[in-house]
Amino acid sequence: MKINQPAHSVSRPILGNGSFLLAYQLKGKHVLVIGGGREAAIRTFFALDASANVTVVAPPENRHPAVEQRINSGLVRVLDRKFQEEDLELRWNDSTEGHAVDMVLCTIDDHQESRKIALLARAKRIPVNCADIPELCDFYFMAQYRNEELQIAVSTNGGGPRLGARIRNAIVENMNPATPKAVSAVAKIRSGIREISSGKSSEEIKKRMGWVSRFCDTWSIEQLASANDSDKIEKILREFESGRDVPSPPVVNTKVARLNTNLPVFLTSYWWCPSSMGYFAWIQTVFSYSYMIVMQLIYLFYIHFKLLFVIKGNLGERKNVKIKEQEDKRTVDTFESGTPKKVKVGESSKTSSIEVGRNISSTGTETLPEINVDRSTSPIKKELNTQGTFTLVSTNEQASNSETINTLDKQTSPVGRHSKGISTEMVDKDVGTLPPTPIEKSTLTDQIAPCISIDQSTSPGAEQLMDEAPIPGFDNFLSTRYFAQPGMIYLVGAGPGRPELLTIEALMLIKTADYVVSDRLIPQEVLDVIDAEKLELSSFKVGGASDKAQDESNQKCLDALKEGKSVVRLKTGDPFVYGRGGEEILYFREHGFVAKPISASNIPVTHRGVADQVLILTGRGQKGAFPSIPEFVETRTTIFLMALARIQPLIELLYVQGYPEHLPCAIIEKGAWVVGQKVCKGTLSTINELQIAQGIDNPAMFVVGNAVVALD
Ligand SMILES: C[C@@]1(CC(=O)O)C2=NC(=C\c3[nH]c(c(CCC(=O)O)c3CC(=O)O)Cc3[nH]c(c(CC(=O)O)c3CCC(=O)O)/C=C3\N/C(=C\2)[C@@H](CCC(=O)O)[C@]3(C)CC(=O)O)/[C@H]1CCC(=O)O
Ligand SMILES: NC(=O)c1ccc[n+]([C@@H]2O[C@H](COP(=O)([O-])OP(=O)(O)OC[C@H]3O[C@@H](n4cnc5c(N)ncnc54)[C@H](O)[C@@H]3O)[C@@H](O)[C@H]2O)c1
Repeated sequence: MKINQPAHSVSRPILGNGSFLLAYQLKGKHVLVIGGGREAAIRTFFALDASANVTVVAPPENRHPAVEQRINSGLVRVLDRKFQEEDLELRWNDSTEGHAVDMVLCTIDDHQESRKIALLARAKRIPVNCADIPELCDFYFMAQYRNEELQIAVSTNGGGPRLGARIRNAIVENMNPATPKAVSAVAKIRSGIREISSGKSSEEIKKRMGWVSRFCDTWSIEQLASANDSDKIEKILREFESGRDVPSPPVVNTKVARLNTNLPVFLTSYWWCPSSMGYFAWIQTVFSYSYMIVMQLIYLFYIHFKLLFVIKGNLGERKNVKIKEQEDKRTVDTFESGTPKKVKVGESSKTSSIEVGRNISSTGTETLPEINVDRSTSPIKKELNTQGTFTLVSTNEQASNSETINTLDKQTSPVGRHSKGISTEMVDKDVGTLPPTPIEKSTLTDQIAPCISIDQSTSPGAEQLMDEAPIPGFDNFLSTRYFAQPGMIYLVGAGPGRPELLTIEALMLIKTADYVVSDRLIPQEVLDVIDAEKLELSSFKVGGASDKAQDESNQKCLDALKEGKSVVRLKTGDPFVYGRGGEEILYFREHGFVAKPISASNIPVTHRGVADQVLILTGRGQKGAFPSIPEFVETRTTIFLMALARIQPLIELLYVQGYPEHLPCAIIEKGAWVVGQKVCKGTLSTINELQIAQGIDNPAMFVVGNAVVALD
């Protein structure tokens, strides 16, 4: 998206009705928070985070635990009662010297009273925010993020605060993680420069402003972050002091250094930092640059050839693509978009269904020999009572130019039953296995639908359901985001052991990976889903030999990764529950590969040597009772479900049972989702503040124990 024109541009349009966004300085000022609920907890935190003096006015009943905690730890002053008009005259420290009320934050659940408070504050010209009356607010809160000196805030101007929070999350998730450190480094350098050159003459101001601007513009975020170290800051300040220009940026972590680093400047930079970077280090860095450039070129060639191949495939020039005909298929044909295609079905009396690529709107009837292809909808599996020739017409210009048409033999068609599935595998003799193309995706439907279909013997009518309509939303799952990527290893849990209980992601990865390593703990029914030629079974894990078997399967996976294959390590149950998933992540990480767990959790709750047991409790028993809290066991991972609402009282109860304050723990919002999941990690003594600061919300689970940090 285009960034707005600068505000000083004459042609910049004035929109009006916006908020006047400020970074308001509250240090030492006196803030009156009225109310003691969740909103009061949030606003009190923000005020304290800005170093304000806070007085809370709220009856003691049902105050939010976070408000209670601030009161108990003496961070805020409290008046244990309802608001009274004279509270607006309160001074901090009750002395005439102390600040009068500088700001009112009203967060009560009594709308009438709230309105009254807002009007009283306004009459006294004290800026006021009323959580329930936007029109009486002098200022709104924003969805916020803070890390070191960096603060990010998003306003929707009252339009949709929840969406504002999502936008904030998206910004933070997409931000370079080195950004907060970069901001801190710049802050230190800037303040150092202002100490060295404190003059107010316009030349001096211009000189230091220009220097700082060039520094911010020419160093990458990682390079700036790497300067966040007192020795390096000292060195940079000396450059300024001695009248030299901004030094050329250092090379950070040569393996991941980005190409936006100014290479020519670096090559001539030896003069600048001989003491910190010896001659050999300099030579080494130059070499690693050359290596990087060569690798980039090789990669570009590789992409170029792959692209050529895919384009050829999609344009229907499939000369070098061999389509294997499976025994279940009668005819395999290609259909050019825009050109009506005559297809013969019913050559044998058994042939009775037609399947066209992925997407079709079934406007045709069984007797009308015309079907419109529309790739924006879902795959067709159309039953035909008729026999003979009929015409297919593409109505979607954006559709890819070819579709694979399969006519299926109903008697042998596996659709709607357990089966190994049919597969149309495209093999290129010259180039090797094809990357997933749109055409392959359509055939994936063939492979996957049979595996997840419902057993007819227990669900009458299931076959009909599968044949007539696609599974609602199922096409979304057939998205390329689940395709196994080269050089990646996926630790896939096979679940309880029946193929229909595999997750869709597990199935997609098994189907698209180049190589699958499994063991004999996986039931044969599940192994049958894997294409035999890419399946490797490691030795049986029996008593005493399990470590050997583990080493063997690790080695096999590693060898395949080194060959650039996409690898699935298929395991029973869940890889993070007694599945050594955590150990494997560390093993592959050590060897320079990323292992992605396909697990219900993102914490290896039974990581060997750290946790040998896991306990799951409710955070809220019947009528809101706490569960009976188990005693502390160093090697246990304890999980409380739905525990966020009363996290602090729960932590207090854990202390009583001997849980140490420094014990790692995490709060996982939307533990059962992947999209929108937030994970906040800390220790028992810090987690409550952290979760409030990071805006963690219900539903959330609370995970306690050393396993939380096993992979950090
Ligand atoms: C940024 C954030 C700061 C904070 O509160 O900390 C914030 N609201 C947040 C969340 C949130 N608020 C509400 C929901 C429930 C869902 C929903 O209703 O949408 C959620 C979502 C949730 O809780 O997840 C309900 C709600 N909000 C307002 C009213 C009154 C009304 O509109 O009449 C009602 C009751 C509506 C009713 O009665 O139906 C009004 C305001 N809320 C604002 C700020 C200001 C506008 C800021 C902007 O538009 O950008 C403004 C105008 C005044 C102010 O509060 O300063 C915080 C971000 C969360 C984060 O950071 O994670
Ligand atoms: N702006 C927002 O983003 C937002 C978000 C959620 C809710 N709200 C609104 O904010 C208000 C507060 O929400 P909450 O979740 O904190 O509510 P809550 O019910 O948890 O807390 C209300 C608090 O106000 C106290 N209170 C009631 N009357 C009082 C008085 N006269 N003097 C002092 N204290 C008094 C109660 O004792 C309680 O501690 C509600 O009106 C709600 O509609 C606003």
